[in-house]
Amino acid sequence: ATIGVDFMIKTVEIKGEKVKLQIWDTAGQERFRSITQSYYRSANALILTYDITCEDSFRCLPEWLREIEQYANTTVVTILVGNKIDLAEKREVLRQRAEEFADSQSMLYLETSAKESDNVEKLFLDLACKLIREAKRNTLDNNDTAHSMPGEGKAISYLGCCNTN
Ligand SMILES: Nc1nc2c(ncn2[C@@H]2O[C@H](COP(=O)(O)OP(=O)(O)OP(=O)(O)O)[C@@H](O)[C@H]2O)c(=O)[nH]1
Repeated sequence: ATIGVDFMIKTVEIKGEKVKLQIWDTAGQERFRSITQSYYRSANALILTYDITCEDSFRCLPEWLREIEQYANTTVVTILVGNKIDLAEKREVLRQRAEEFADSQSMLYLETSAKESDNVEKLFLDLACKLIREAKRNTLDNNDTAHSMPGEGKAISYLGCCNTN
């Protein structure tokens, strides 16, 4: 189990542009909550991961979304990830149900297997692609609006260049 917060760097390349992602893996356990909450504010993106073989982990998502709403930046990009697809025979949460939930909360959705590295690269590519697009859009918007701060009050849209599924 993660103790507090773990850090790692991953670099991906999108259309010739290198994107360096600094990934903060925050502990899920309640006893670390006061530490992990302080990391939300400066995050550009959040990967919210549940276990497709565990209904309880899916039911906890609204609680995590409340945390995000309370502590994260309003412009944060959020991806919901259903992990452990290598254990398909033990699946408890149907993909469609998770997709509908993600959609209702304006989150991207992806299913992965960390064990078999299935869709993990795609997850980081989709995320980087989305972040580049948001950053470019904010730059353009800010050129138009002299007094706005970078990233301030910008709605997140999931339509556009990145095919996420
Ligand atoms: N079969 C399978 N097991 C996995 C997969 N990903 C993680 N696990 C296992 O699930 C368990 C929990 O994984 P963790 O990475 O510790 O989960 P976590 O939610 O990050 O836990 P915290 O760090 O405490 O927040 C471990 O036994 C992992 O080996 C996966 O894709 N497939």
